[in-house]
Amino acid sequence: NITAIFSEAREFGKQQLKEQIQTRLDRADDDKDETEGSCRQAVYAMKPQTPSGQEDEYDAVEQLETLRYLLERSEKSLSAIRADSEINSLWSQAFPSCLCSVTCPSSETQYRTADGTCNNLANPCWGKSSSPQARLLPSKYGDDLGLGSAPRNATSGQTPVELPSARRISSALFRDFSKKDEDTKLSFEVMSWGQFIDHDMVFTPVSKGAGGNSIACCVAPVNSTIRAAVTDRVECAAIAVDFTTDPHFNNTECLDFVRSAPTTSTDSSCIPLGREQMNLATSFIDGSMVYGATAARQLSLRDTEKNKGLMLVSPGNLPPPLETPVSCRLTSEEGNFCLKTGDGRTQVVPNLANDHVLILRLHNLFANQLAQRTSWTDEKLFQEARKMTIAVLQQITYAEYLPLILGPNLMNEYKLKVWESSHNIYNSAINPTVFNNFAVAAFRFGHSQITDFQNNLNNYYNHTTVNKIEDTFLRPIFTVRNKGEDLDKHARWKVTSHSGEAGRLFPKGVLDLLFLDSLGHSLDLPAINIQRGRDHGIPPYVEFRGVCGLNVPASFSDLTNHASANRALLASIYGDVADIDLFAGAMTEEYVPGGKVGPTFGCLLGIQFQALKHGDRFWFESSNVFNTDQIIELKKMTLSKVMCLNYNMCNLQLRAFEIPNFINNRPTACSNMPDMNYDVFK
Ligand code: HEM
Ligand SMILES: [Ca+2]
Repeated sequence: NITAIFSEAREFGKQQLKEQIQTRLDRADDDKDETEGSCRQAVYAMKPQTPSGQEDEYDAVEQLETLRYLLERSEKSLSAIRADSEINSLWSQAFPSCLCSVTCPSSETQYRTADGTCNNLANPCWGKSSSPQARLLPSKYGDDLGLGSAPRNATSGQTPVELPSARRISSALFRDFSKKDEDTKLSFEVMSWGQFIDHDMVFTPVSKGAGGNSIACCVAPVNSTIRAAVTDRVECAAIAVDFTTDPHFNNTECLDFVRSAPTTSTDSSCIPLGREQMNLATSFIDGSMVYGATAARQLSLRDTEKNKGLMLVSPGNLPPPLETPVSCRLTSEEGNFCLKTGDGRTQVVPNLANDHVLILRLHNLFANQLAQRTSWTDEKLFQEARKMTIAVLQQITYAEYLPLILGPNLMNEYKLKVWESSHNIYNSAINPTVFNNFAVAAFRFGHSQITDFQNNLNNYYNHTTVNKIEDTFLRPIFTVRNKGEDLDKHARWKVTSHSGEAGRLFPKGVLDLLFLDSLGHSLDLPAINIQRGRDHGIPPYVEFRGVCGLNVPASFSDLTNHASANRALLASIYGDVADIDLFAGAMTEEYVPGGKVGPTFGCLLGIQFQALKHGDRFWFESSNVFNTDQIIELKKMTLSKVMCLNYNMCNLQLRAFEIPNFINNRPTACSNMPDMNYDVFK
């Protein structure tokens, strides 16, 4: 009797959720943000941006547990359950919020919403913030039912064994500081911009403890200083460390890792397929990391009093201070404060905060220019300046950044080139929602471009202040001191120094020393990337080769996009080619021609950036967004010009993503770079 089983399942789901909430309450003391090692979560897993953040998570827990019970008791398969009309109707009564309930205004809106809704008028939730990430391939988790209660954790062969630890893989594959090199051509700003626009497209929240605090997954037992994994918390998937052989960590068995908060995604059946992950950002490149991804956040960032369409600033033209600062690393220097922007991760490293300030200032520059020329309302000025700023973000990303990463062939293949295409770019059949594989693996390729430093170059371009990256993590003082006086110097350093060489090797600053705290605890970023892929149930590398139309290797010798040394390394780590994690397999491929990623990530990035362009009704080149005269003016806003306008640079090369040289990327006076004619925007 299905009705009876369903009501048992429903009770079971409620009970499981209750227990999970109770555990979080019981462990509240372990989870205080001030506790050692919890810094990472305190900032990276920002307290829910929306009040509903935690409710969505709880709803998903309840749904997944209900489904688990149904699967176990009804002896039906998931597809049979999903096709069962009786269960379907019981399900939608029990969980009514399963479908997109947004209704859009009847007349076509002129401006983007803050949360991305109604970009696609037929599918108003496509690309919106606080919705599930999309899947290119079905999930592959470690639990028997495949619903995601355990991360992918076992090999695929006849007799599965545990996959190698993410830290072990990282040490064996990504670590060789003696060989780690700089990119000969690309400037550090390439890395920085990648991080900045990543935060425009995706922010995956992790589960949180009671009161929104971070969950501690590594704790030293009584009578020991060696931290070990907490085993009885479902939110944890700590990374195992063998401290007897680890090249760096000699006093812990455990690197903290909280699982991404579960959510569920549904089609017309309403019954989920399994655990999914949330995106708190809007998928579109729409400056949500600057403007906020909800209407409330956006409003709280605006200065509506001056009637000029401005964003709020604090002295020095910096973002305003965050009301609830992240205290765990905020040192007590006078004038220190955390920056409030559209995204919670702004203070992670100085290079990121630097780009945030740049674009915030650009918005205010545009707003002031428009205010001088028109008698528009604050609202209209804000929206028009925002629209122009977003156009600049899209243009810099597609015209300047992506060609250096993907090379000319993929730019063509995925129709990513700007200024050449027709006006019919928008295709309402394309769903722009960010793919899980993109967020958790493909676009993290940029982590290999990080370097060990976050330096400043003085006004005369002749003296560099050296800051080791591990001293700057989560330390806004590097950005805000003396009203932001170092911003210009940091920007100069970013465009004149080299980024790391993309590929297999990572710098010590993030491989051993990520978020180093005063107790000496730190994390490993590429290991986290691998673990996060498993947490999200991302299928192995070889399966993505398949969707990309590349050869699907059946043995290590089939890894034709790998150099033989990398092939041998992978074979020494993984027993079977089918087990290789997506991040590990794709990061070690040889570059596509003219690019900085291999064919697998090239394809996954190509698919995503194509969807973000052709699935965006407000794409800056589309008809009805800007007219031809306006596009001609916007085209002048190269990253170099934007930096000139907002930082004191004097002169810099025309292509900021490439190291200056005197042959074809000469340092040029800012005044020699054409400025926009704002009159055409009246
Ligand atoms: C110094 C620079 C950077 C630092 C310290 C940093 C650090 C981090 C950390 C700690 C995470 C969260 C990891 C997790 O818990 O799963 C993360 C996520 C991510 N990073 Fe970076 N990162 C940097 C630069 C970059 C760059 C250059 C790119 C791309 C070009 C990038 C792309 C991403 C992406 C796509 C995510 C996933 C975001 C999400 O789903 O919420 N990062 N990064
Ligand atoms: Ca966005």
